[in-house]
Amino acid sequence: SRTTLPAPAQNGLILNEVAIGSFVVSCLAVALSLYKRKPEKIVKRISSARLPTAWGSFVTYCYKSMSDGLEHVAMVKGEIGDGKDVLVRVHSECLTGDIFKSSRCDCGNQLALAMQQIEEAGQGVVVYLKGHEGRGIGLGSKLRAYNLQDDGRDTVQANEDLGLPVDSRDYGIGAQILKDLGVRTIKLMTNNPAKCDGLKGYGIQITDRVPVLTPITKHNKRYLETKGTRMGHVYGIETESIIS
Ligand SMILES: Nc1nc2c(ncn2[C@@H]2O[C@H](COP(=O)(O)OP(=O)(O)OP(=O)(O)O)[C@@H](O)[C@H]2O)c(=O)[nH]1
Repeated sequence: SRTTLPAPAQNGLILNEVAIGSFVVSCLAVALSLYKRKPEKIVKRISSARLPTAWGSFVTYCYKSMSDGLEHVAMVKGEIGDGKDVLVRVHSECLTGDIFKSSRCDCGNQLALAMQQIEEAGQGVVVYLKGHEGRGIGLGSKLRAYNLQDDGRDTVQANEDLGLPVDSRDYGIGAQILKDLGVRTIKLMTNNPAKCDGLKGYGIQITDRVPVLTPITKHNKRYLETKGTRMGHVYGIETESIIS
C-alpha cells in the first residue's frame, strides 16, 4: 500500500524549509554588514569662524549631534599639523561653573586654565561637550543634587538619592570631533581617569596627561575631596597609571 503524506503537510514542510533558509541568509547578510560597517557618524561639522577671546585668538567649530541636535564646540588654537601629541581639553558642560563662575565646583577655573595653557602652547583644542551637564543628569537635577549636598550628602550620594546615575557621560562625540579635526594622539588635560578610559575606548590615543589643578576653596573643598576618594580623580602629577 502506498503511504503518502497528506498534501497540506508536505507544503507546510517545504514552506518551513524555505522560511528557515531565507532566515539564515538574512542573518548572514546582517552579520556581514555589521562586520564591514565603519563606526557610525554621530556628529556633523556645521560651521567655523575666527574667534578672538580673552585668552587669544582661536577658531571655533560648531558640531551637531545627529541623534539629538545638540550643538557642541571645538576651540582650536594654531595648526593641528600631523595631529600628534596635541594638547587637548575635553570639557563637560557646566553652566553654573563655566558661565556664572560658581565656586561649588572647579569647572569654570579648569576651562579658563585650559584656554590659557593652550594659548601659551600656541597649539591645542578645547572640546566643549553639551549634554554632559551635571555629569549627564542635566541642570535641573544638578540643582536638586546641590540642595541634597547642602543637607550633608556628597556629590555621589546626591545623584544616587535622586535615583540618577553618578556619571553617565559618553565620550564618543568628543572622540569623533577630535578625529574630524585631524587630531591623532593627545596630551589630555584632566584629573579624571574615567575620561581617559572613555576617550581611549573610542580610539583616541593618549600619550600624556596634563593635570588641571585649580584653587581649592571652602565652597568646593568637599566636592573635590569626594571626586578624589569616590570617583578616582587624581589631584597630583601621577600619570602613568592613568593613561597606560
Ligand atoms: N551631578 C553633579 N554634577 C556636577 C557637580 N558639580 C559639577 N558637576 C558637573 O560635573 C561635570 C564635570 O565633571 P568633573 O567630575 O568636575 O570633572 P571631569 O570633567 O570629569 O574631570 P576633569 O577633566 O579633571 O575636569 C560638569 O558637567 C558639571 O556640570 C555636582 O555636584 N553634581
